[in-house]
Amino acid sequence: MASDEPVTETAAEDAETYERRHLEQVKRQLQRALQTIEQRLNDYAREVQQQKEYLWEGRADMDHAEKVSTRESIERAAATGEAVQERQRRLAKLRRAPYFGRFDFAPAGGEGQPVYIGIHHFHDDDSGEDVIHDWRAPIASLFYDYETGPATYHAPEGAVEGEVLRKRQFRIRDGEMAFMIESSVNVVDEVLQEELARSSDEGMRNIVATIQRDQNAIIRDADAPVLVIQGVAGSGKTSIALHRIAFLLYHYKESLSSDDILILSPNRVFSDYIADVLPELGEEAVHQVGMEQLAHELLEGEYRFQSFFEQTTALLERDDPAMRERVARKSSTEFLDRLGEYAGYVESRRFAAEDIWVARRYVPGWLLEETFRKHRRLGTTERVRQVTHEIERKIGLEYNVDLEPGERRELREKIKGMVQQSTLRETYKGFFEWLGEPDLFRPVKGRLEYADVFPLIYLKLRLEGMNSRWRDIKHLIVDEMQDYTPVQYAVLGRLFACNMTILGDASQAVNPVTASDSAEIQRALRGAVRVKLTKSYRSSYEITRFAQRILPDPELEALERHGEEPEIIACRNRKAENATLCRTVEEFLASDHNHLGVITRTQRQARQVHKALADAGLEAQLVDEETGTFGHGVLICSAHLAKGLEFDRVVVPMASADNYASETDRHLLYVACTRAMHRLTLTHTGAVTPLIGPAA
Ligand SMILES: Nc1ncnc2c1ncn2[C@@H]1O[C@H](COP(=O)(O)OP(=O)(O)OP(=O)(O)O)[C@@H](O)[C@H]1O
Repeated sequence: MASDEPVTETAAEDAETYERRHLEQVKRQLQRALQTIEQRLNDYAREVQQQKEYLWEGRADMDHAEKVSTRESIERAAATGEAVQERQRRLAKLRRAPYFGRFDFAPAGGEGQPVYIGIHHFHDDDSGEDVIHDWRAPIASLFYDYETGPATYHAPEGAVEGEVLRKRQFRIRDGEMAFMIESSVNVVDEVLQEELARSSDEGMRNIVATIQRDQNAIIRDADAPVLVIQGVAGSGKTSIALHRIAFLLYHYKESLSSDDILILSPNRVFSDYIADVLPELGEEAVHQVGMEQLAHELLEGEYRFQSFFEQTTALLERDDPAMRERVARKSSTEFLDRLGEYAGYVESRRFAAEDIWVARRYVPGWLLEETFRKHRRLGTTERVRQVTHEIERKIGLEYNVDLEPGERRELREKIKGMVQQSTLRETYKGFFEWLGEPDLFRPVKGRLEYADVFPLIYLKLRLEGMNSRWRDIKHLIVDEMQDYTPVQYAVLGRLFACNMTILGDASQAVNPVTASDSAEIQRALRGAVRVKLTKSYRSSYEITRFAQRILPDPELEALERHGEEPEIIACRNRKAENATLCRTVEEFLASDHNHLGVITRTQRQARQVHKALADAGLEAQLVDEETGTFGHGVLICSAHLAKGLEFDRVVVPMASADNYASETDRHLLYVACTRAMHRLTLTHTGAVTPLIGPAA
């Protein structure tokens, strides 16, 4: 029978023997805590049941107050029961993997104490010890930030200085220790290498055990109001943003809940891909919304418009220089500046103020104008009502008279008559006339081009203000920041007066016509702080080097995790190329990899590839704008929709000179190749694309 005495490390035994004994002890402690919880849950269930019976049986004799009080006590017991259940879930998870790291820290002048770090905190009531520390606790930052030697962490009471005496890392699965590493270096490479070499999961996984120092600094930055993260492909931007949410929810637990956080997500398949990270970290999932949905809501469903996906597809598949020019113009900072000027111009002419008489009292035009200006955040009807109300109050104060209902009506009509009425659409159309370029506005059969949607919303915000269900959001996350225009950032800045984490990679703009870089975003959002991540984790060294031949970035650091060289397979004709693709799929199906991505330049090509595989009897999921799940197996998608995703193996078909030719294509090819973790294959007929530069 195992002893319940605390285990202590003896000089005679080796570290691993000690850690195995310690693990068994922690598992016993967790088991006891779980039994206590089970007991408490049974007690709560019994209490709720008894109260319900009491209420039911005694309802005829109870007065109203007594019934209310009994119901309240049932609700209280049920709520406490739910909180206890949540704790039970956390402890059960800990029992499978209690911790992943340990370090011994000696505060200045004190003795070294072991600190174990896990995904959740665990306090053992029997021994009164903090057995496991949450990875987000202030002391846990030592694990990520320091090797052995002098170290400091920031507790709520101030900086704590001392020394890290030893550091160990563990992999514990299903309660068993798979390995332990005694390490003196910062989150040792070996464990990271192991993590990265694994096959992909059903969705994005948490990285708590191997967060790197530069990543940790971003995750724990609780002060920056707007943090703009520019990071190379696979540098962990999305992972970091999600871990940062988990950190902020922990750090500000009294004032921030998951309901206060919103992720602006590029598409539905990406939303699904990242959906499990926060629940894995013990937090509730947060709201996610796409730009189009946000636009629909803000325009109250009054306008029909093209989607971003349709715009990108049209830019890639149609040869229409005029459309390209329209989209490019509306994506420039200069366009935002001119739109801002125009909004000021419309606002200044919106109200033709004049002196008036009401109830034989004089009201000067300047007062009406000033009051009207003050309420620019309200819609027109509400604004007129508010101005009428304030002027009436001022008349009361100045002349000591109360207006009769008829006089009030007359005042309102006069004020309303001063407002230059036109619809939002007319006002927006007027902008292009004001610019002297009416051809820049081209709705098709009443449907707006996507490039017009956010400029229109910007005008609405400036001229009428807006009510949004998201107005109470306290933290906004914007992923794939390069895909949004300065106008979109201006809209976000006005709509969300809250902290933001914005992340992306200018090299991955699948639509360079509309791309923004971190400097432009910093200009559009006041108080923004920029940080950079240059180390790439996703792909093997060989794949990362290969992607650098397509789009070099002198700052990028490829991680030394080696794998097979990417293959470029020349095929005689399309039929032979399809046969090669089918062979690759079959090879993948026989491997222990979980995800194969076949990534094409356009959506039309994705459909062609899907058909070729279907004709060969091979099953694959074709991803389009509506796809809401990231399933496993073979996924076929365009580079646009592959952004943010990753696959064990990627095939890029049609990598020929005529298919990948332009600068836009260069970015698409780069996105496609950087989705691969372990293997990459390109196939082509005719000459291979010249966008792949020479090997270094
Ligand atoms: N510190 C880390 N430890 C383990 N894995 C990591 C770490 N950092 C990143 N990764 C892994 O690298 C991969 C890329 O991460 P992520 O998708 O967050 O990067 P990204 O910068 O958003 O990529 P992209 O812009 O190319 O879509 C993921 O598999 C992630 O788990």
